[in-house]
Amino acid sequence: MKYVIGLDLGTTSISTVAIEQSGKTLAAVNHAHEAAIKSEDDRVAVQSTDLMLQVSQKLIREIVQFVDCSPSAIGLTGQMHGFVCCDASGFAISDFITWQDKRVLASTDIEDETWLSALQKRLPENLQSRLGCQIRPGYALATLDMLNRSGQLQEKLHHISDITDWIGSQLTSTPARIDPTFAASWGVYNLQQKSIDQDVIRAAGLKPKWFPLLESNWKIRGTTTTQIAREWNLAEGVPVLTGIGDHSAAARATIENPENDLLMNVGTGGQIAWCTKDIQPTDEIEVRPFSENLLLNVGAGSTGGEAWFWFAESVQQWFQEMGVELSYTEVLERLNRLSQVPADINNIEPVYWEPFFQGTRNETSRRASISNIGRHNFNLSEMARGLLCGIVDSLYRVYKNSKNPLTDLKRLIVSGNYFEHHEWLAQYLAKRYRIDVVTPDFKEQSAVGAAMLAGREVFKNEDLWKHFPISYRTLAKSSHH
Ligand SMILES: Nc1ncnc2c1ncn2[C@@H]1O[C@H](COP(=O)(O)OP(=O)(O)O)[C@@H](O)[C@H]1O
Ligand SMILES: O=C(CO)[C@@H](O)[C@H](O)COP(=O)(O)O
Repeated sequence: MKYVIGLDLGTTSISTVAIEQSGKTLAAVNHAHEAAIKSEDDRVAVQSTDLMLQVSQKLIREIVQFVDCSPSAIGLTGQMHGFVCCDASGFAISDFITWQDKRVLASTDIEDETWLSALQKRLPENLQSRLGCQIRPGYALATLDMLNRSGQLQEKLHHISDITDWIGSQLTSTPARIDPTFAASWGVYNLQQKSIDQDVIRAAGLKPKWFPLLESNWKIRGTTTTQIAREWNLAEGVPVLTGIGDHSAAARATIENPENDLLMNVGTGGQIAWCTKDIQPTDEIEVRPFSENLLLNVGAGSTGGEAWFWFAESVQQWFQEMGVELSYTEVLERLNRLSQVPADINNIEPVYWEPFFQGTRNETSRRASISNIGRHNFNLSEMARGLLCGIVDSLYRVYKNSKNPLTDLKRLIVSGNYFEHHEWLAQYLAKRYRIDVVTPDFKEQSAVGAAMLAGREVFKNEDLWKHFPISYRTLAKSSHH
């Protein structure tokens, strides 16, 4: 049997999918990796590269054992913006510094200056139009600059790698690579010239040699080594592709009609995205590379599924303060059930949340607010429901407020594990925004996107892999028809 694997190194979990040459999904597995390393400094967000590697190995071993033969290729995807510092042999000399790291917002020795504001002053004025985005907290360019200027980089730093590149280099023992989607998320990809923007890197005061070679078209970056083959239950010489950013992978796997499809993806983070031909970034919307002819407009960095976990943790703490010990899982599952009670069942007014409790990328000091509290809706089910709706509302609002919405919007595609756990939100979205809501008929959309790239490369002669068919499940119909 011939099949490909997609491996997704997410912020919370790692997923793998196995797709047969015929297009059939053989398996899809998702595991929390628990790689986050606790720090006293709230701004630090780092993960253990060892744990990422171990959980990936475990999942791949499991999937290969399940299918009972080695795959024809492995495609990689994962969380964007972050990086690992590596020495010349590709060995990790730092933890994986993630997109959620906010150390660049700390003050320098100069009054009213943060590492980020100092960097922003040094960068070219037309930055947003050349990169499609501004440099935000968590973007590699900013974090690396902060580490450099605060003397935290090691002498032996040779290059930085995104998380898929680091895993890819471990599997194949090959030099570092980066694709356009990761390079864009680092804040170093020039959209107009389709190349790494060396001027931006120099203006920041960083060394261009620290950045990997750009691989524009997700080719095979190397093949599995003898040692990896033995340890990971793989054959020797399995092709491994250059990685693609998780949001871009999900978009490639789920957008079928670029003129009609609006995509809302919610995992740890959340994004609203649609295709466009022109580069018109705003403070709320980034323009990211997508395909040969199209770009992706993306509203990201305001809120996401993480807010739900935060709420469950808070509720658990309230009970603790009242002397009641409940496990986190118990609280989470209870809240999941409570939130599903329809808001209008007793004509109860909804609670409105603006779930920006951690600030947004754009407005880092913004905070959350809850409004419309009356006598009858100040209870946990309405709070929970209001938060879940608030997360999707704030993403949809970015689209609604954009200057270049789709002229022929036909449906909203929802994807990501958030919707797996709160499928009723589709009814809410359909009613509120008068739009049909569909979801792809497969789980782990980012991993599938990576597997599609792998299949395209190794099953070259098969039409199926040139235009991988996407099937959808209708979750809710607009009442507008
Ligand atoms: N047991 C659960 N109950 C409710 N929501 C969950 C549960 N597990 C995951 N989620 C939702 O899914 C999100 C994580 O999605 P996932 O796709 O795994 O993220 P990532 O790709 O960033 O690792 C969480 O932030 C949460 O909103
Ligand atoms: O959103 C997630 C995971 O859910 C991250 O892994 C993303 O990679 C962060 O990127 P954007 O929110 O900027 O798309």
